Amino acid sequence: MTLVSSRISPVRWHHDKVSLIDQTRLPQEYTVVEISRCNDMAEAIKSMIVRGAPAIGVAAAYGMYLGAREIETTQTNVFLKELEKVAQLLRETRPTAVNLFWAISRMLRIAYETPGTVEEIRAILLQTAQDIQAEDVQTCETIGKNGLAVLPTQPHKLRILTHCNTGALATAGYGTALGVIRSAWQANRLLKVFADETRPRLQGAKLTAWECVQEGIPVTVITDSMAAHCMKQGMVDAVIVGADRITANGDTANKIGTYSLAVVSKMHNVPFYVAAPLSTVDFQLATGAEIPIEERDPSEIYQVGKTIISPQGADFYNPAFDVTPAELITAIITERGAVKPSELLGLKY
Ligand SMILES: CSC[C@H]1O[C@H](OP(=O)(O)O)[C@H](O)[C@@H]1O
Repeated sequence: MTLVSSRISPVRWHHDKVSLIDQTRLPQEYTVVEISRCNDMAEAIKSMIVRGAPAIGVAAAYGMYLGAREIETTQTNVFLKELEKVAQLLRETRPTAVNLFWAISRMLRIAYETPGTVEEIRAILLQTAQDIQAEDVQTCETIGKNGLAVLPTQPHKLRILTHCNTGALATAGYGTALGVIRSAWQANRLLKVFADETRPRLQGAKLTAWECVQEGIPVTVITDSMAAHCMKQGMVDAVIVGADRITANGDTANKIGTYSLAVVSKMHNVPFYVAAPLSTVDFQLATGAEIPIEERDPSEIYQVGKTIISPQGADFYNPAFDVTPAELITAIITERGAVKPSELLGLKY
């Protein structure tokens, strides 16, 4: 099945329930999971059926509405107290991507600020989740334009390396870093994409490669350990990655392996860009040292498909993210422009 992958959305409100593309089954199978209860949405975020910082923000927003729908009361104060429990359930799914917390806070705020009956609050919550989703698509398309404007001008057709998946599957549509790559492709400014496979969950090999192939964008999958060699050989003109949480000084938490990519980019004078919406910036944290880093199940390391690749008796360490210090980042590309990390505070609302 060929899709215009830039137009897909991993999360869709459809016939009174949420349809999620099951990203754990791509690229072999394109299957959709239907979610109508908040608990199931929380599980879908935890198990990475839906993943990607902006996408889990959108999923959590709909999760808040699904939870609101399950609260059986007409008393506003009781409703709001129960809604706080829904929010906590969703907050406990994954700790690093601040978009999740940003979306939950926005949904809670609108619930408290909406006068009227419980039914009227429920209606505004659904509308707010839909607004968050629609805004994110627009934001990603703007990030794509802003990124294209700052990419190196030479060579005219660039070879861009990216890490993990930051495309339509990781957002409400179009993508952040992969959105910039899409914009370069559409502007005839891209020769090829190098996609890091991104162990252990292989979002690059599975999801970025799938999005690129669907759209006819030339993509070469490499193992994470090959990136340094490719840059040393002069095969890469720019590196662009996404983010899960950026702090006020520009330090950036992103998929594990991003930090080493930034170090190697610096070593080889390859510009290193982060592309993210402002909903990924946590202005309340001063530096990346404060970012909670998710540790995931060790089986993600020792099990590849059905194959166990390590002996019993070994220990495993599985941090899902690492933090790239601001000084290794050439520019942070947002919907409000591309800035040096030191200028990020100037974008605070
Ligand atoms: C559009 S940024 C997506 C961001 O989220 C990914 O993490 P995960 O796949 O674990 O949700 C990765 O860090 C990407 O850069």
